[in-house]
Amino acid sequence: MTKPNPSASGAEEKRIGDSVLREVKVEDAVGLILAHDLTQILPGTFKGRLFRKGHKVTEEDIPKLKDIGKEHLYAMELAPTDLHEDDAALRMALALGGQNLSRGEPHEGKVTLKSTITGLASISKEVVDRINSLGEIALATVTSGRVVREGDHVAATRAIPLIVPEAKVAEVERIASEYRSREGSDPIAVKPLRKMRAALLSTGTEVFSGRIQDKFGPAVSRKLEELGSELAEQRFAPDDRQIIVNEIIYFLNQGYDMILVSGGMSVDPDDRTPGAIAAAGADIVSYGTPMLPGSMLLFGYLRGVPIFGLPGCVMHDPYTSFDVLLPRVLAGEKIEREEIARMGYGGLHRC
Ligand SMILES: Nc1nc2c(c(=O)[nH]1)N[C@H]1C(S)=C(S)[C@@H](COP(=O)(O)OP(=O)(O)OC[C@H]3O[C@@H](n4cnc5c(N)ncnc54)[C@H](O)[C@@H]3O)O[C@H]1N2
Ligand code: MOO
Repeated sequence: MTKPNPSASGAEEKRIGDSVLREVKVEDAVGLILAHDLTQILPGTFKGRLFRKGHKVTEEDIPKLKDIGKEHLYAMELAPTDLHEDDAALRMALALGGQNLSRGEPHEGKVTLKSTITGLASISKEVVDRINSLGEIALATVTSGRVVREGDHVAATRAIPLIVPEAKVAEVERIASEYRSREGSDPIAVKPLRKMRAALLSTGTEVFSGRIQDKFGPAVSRKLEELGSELAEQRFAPDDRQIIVNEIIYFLNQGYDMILVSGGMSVDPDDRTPGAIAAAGADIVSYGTPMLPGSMLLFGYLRGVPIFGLPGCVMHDPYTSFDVLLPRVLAGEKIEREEIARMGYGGLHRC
C-alpha cells in the first residue's frame, strides 16, 4: 500500500490512499511544520516528546533531530478521507470513553483515559476485541472488574500508522454507539462504589472464648475502608449453628447493607458457617469459588442483602476471592453463579 516513489525533487514520497508523505532531509527542513510528535528515549531517564506536532523547525533543531536519529522528516498532505494519528486516537477516545473518565490530550498518536474516582473498571471485552481486529488502530485497556483509583490509566487508544483511513475510525464510532444503544452503558467506564455499612460475625470458639485474639475484624475493616465503606458492627459466636443463625438474623434486622461471616468455612466438624447461612434462609449463589486464595468462600443473598462466608485466608491474604467480589457488590452488580464460575481462569494467585 505504501510504496516509496521518488518525487520530482528526488526525495522519497509515500502515498497512502490519497494522502502524501514527502521526505525532507533535516538540513533542508528549516521552516517545515512538523507533521507529528517526535519522541526521544534516554533509557532510565526520559521517554517523551522532544518536538511537538506543529512545531516549526529552526536551524538550532537540526543537531537535536540528528541526535534522536532523524535524517529525514515528513511533509504531510492529508487527504479528506484520511486522519492524522492524533485525530484518529482522539476520535476513538471520544467514542469509547464514558462515566468517570478524563481524557488526556493526544500525544504521539495516543490518547489516554484515566479514572477520576476510586471505582470499578467496567469494560466491554467484546468491543475491545472487535476494535482491535479492525487493524491500523489499537485499543489497550485494564481488565474489567478491576478496582482503579483516581488518576489510574484505564484505557489508551492509538493509531498505528501516521495516517489512518477515516472509515476505520468511523467503524469504531459505529461499534461504540451500537453497544450503547444495546446495553444502555458506555463501552469503557468506571462505576462508582457505594458506601456500605457492613456487619461481621466472627465465628470460632477459640476466638469467642478469648483463647486467641481476633484478627478478622481489623483485616476486613481495612479492606472495606480502602473502598470507602465501613465495618459498622462486629459480633462473635462459638461454633454453634443455631447461635450463628440467630446472629445473622440479628444483623439482617439491623438493616446492614452487607453481612459477613468469618471462619468455619472448611471441612472440619466444627465448621458450621455454610450450614448456618443456608439455615438463616439465604439463597446461596455459590459455596466454593474457583480462585486461590479464597476457594472456600460462600456468596449469597439473604432477602436481597449480600452475604459472604469468609474463609480464613481473607484475614491474612491481601488479594482473595473476597477482594474480587467485594468491589463488584459495592458497584451495585448482581453477582451470578456464571460470573463466579469464570473466576477460575486467571484465578490462581497463591496458596
Ligand atoms: N482438608 C482440608 N483442609 C482445608 C481445606 C479443605 O478444603 N480441606 N480448605 C482450606 C482452606 S482453603 C482454608 S481458607 C482453611 C480455613 O478455612 P476456615 O474458614 O474453615 O477457617 P477456620 O478453620 O475457622 O480457621 C482457620 C485458622 O484461622 C484462625 N482464625 C479463624 N478466625 C479467626 C479470627 N477471627 N481471628 C484470628 N484467627 C482466626 C483459626 O483459629 C485457625 O487457626 O482451611 C483449609 N484447610
Ligand atoms: O478459601 Mo482458602 O481461602 O482458598 O485459602
